[in-house]
Amino acid sequence: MADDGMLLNFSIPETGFLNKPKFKGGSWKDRQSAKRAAGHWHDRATGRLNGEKPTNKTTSNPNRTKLGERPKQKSNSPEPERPTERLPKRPRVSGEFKPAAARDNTEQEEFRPQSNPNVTKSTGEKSSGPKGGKQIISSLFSFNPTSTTESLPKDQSANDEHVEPSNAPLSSELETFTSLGISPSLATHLLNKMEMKAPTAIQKAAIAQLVKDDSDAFIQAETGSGKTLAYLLPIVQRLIEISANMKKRKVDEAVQRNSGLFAIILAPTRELSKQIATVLEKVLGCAHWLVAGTVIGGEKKKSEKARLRKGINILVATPGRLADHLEHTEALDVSNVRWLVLDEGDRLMELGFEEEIQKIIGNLNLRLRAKKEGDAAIPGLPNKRTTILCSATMKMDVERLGQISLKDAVHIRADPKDLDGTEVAREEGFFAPAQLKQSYAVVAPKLRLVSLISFLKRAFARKGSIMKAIVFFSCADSVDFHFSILTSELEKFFEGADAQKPEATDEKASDEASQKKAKNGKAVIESDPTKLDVTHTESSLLSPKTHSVSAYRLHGSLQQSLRTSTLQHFTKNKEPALLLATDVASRGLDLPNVDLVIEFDPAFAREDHLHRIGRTARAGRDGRATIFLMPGCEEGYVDILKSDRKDGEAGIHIGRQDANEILKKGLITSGVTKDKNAFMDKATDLQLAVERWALASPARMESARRAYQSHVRAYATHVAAERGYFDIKQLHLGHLAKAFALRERPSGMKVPGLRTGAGRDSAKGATPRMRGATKDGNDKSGGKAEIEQVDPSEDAAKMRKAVRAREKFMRHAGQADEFNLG
Ligand SMILES: Nc1ncnc2c1ncn2[C@@H]1O[C@H](COP(=O)(O)OP(=O)(O)OP(=O)(O)O)[C@@H](O)[C@H]1O
Repeated sequence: MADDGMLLNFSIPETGFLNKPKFKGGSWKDRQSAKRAAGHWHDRATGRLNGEKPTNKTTSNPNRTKLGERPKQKSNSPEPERPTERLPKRPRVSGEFKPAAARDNTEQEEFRPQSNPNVTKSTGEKSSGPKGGKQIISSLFSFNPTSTTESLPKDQSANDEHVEPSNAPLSSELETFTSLGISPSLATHLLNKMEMKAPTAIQKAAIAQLVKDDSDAFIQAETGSGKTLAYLLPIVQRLIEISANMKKRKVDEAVQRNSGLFAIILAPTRELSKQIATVLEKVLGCAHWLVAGTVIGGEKKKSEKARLRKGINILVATPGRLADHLEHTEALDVSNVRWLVLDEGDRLMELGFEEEIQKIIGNLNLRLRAKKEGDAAIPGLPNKRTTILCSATMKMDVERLGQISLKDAVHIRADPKDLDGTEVAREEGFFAPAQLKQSYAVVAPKLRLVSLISFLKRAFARKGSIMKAIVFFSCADSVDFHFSILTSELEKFFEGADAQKPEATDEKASDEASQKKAKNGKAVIESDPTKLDVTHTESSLLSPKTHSVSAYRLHGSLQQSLRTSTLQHFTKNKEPALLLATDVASRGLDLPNVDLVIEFDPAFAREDHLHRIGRTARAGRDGRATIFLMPGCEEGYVDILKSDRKDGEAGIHIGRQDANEILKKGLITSGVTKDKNAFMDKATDLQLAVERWALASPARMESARRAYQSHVRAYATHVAAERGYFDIKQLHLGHLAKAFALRERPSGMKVPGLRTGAGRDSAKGATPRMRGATKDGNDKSGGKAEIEQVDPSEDAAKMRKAVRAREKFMRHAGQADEFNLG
């Protein structure tokens, strides 16, 4: 064609003619897949898939890191690649906050489809993301449920008036151990060696009664009020007197180890038995001729038998093991037993020890009668046996235990007059110590994890303000998962950190990578949630620059020896320390210097709640307790917390905190910031770092999924009376998954060893049942308990029945309130 001199006045665009078409009509999904297909061909045409630099503005900055931004797309990043298209927005809810970092194209819930997010295109390296092709990265601050208690007063625990402690030693000079009938030598020993000057109110009541009277007794008093010494001191005093009498009469030598077994103390767990034995040993420091011993299992029966043969005067035992010895150990002569103590009576019943206790009592009665008919008893030894039942709570099952063990028992409680008038209201029932400052935190499910970390960061920020804290979880898997986060090197997973690189997948390399020498010379061991042998290490996440904070974990799936050594280490640690635990740590344990208890998962029943918070504010010391509740029906539980006193709201102040305050206090550490919402960015960064940390390792992802599933199942098992507050049907499973660092749909989760749930529906009916659990909280198989889950398709009635069956099973199988799931 001849050149006619005409110039065409348009230029060819850089990207060629293949501009992305706009799609209209059809469903959202259709438009989305059409866009994706077009994007694919568009990318091919522009050479992007061949490694050429993208020219399109949308992809020029793929490194948003805050929510709604793209993280730096390093070539070996574990983050799955995301599509570049702007996704359709969900309608904004009026008044909803949009964090600065999220004010571009990806607020609220993003569904990010991609063909296989487990393999990043650039490197082909594996990440541990959800199978099934979808990641849900939702904004932390959008679509959260609103609180129903927002207008109530905030936490005023800091400026609360001083409240007189209700479980402290009595302050009047007239109140001494000797005035109650304790010998001067024992009283001096208590003062000099155990720093105990005066009795507590319950000790005053119990000692006065038990040193002079042989009636059976039921001792009931609040946590941390010194019940252990309330029954130990009178027994030791009586034995000292018998011994002194024998010496005086010169009939015989004083009491010694082979004079016979005079007292048995039964406790529900090995931990508690050991603790009682330790206190007893200390008391016996002034009566060294009396010998104490334990039979609690966990060691060879042969060594226990040998100890029994050598002679023990006061025996601390778990019911199962004692019943066994009574049957099989000839050397165990119980004909001189004149005191039987059943400590933590309600727990003994919950753990299903009724049968063993009946057997033991039957045996003791038989031998006592035989002895009476036979040769003369030790001079001064009472003719009848005194049985003492000891419990902080007065549940139906304690009454039942009373029926089988006590006869014409005296009910021993603290005299209200000794309690400085806090008191009349406390006369009945079971209450928390008056000086304990309680609060509740209303935290939406998505914000739970970041709020917990923030809360702990704040608590441990200043050395000395909180020395020791305990966080309670509903299940062992959740303890493991949170322990591994708190002890991880999370800083590597924040925006811009080098270590967004996926970690070496082979075990040795990853072990080497995670075991580094810290500056202070202490080994920092990033805990692998699947390895149960690491139970304490430094928490770099919680340790401020000025001091280090150690994290510990404790639950029933750990081996007994590990549980014991962990508790010992935590007890002896003089530096700030945090214990993550299930209810295995809630009863009777006397851990020194615990300033703070956090119930991250509320207890399954109010009594358990009181035992948990009773780990702090002991023997007159101060303490704080905070329970995490989710907005909605859970907030109604505050009324139950307040009913801690008879006069309800008027009598008890429970401060309120919300997630925003917790995040601000915990995450904004550098004074004043102009941006009111800076804490949201910080929280988002933290959340994303945890999600990346989890995604970088299959073991962590599995741990997250297990923790999530076990948590949901445990949630379904609150006692019937409180299920209205903890209603599994109201639980937002998707939001909750975020608090377990999960980016996948609950329905798609597959956890080895657990049957696949069907998301929300399955959770409704989730009814775990454990097999192989023993009364000591261990799993017979040595591993973790097996779980049976009710089919999601079962109807509600069937599910409820299954929940009831589980409760019954737990009562009998010895796991009344702990889930060692998965
Ligand atoms: N008279 C006393 N003076 C000072 N401290 C005491 C006194 N009696 C007990 N204590 C201390 O009080 C703490 C709590 O005692 P103990 O464990 O016996 O309480 P408890 O009532 O059994 O609690 P729980 O119901 O939680 O088992 C212990 O640390 C103990 O040493």
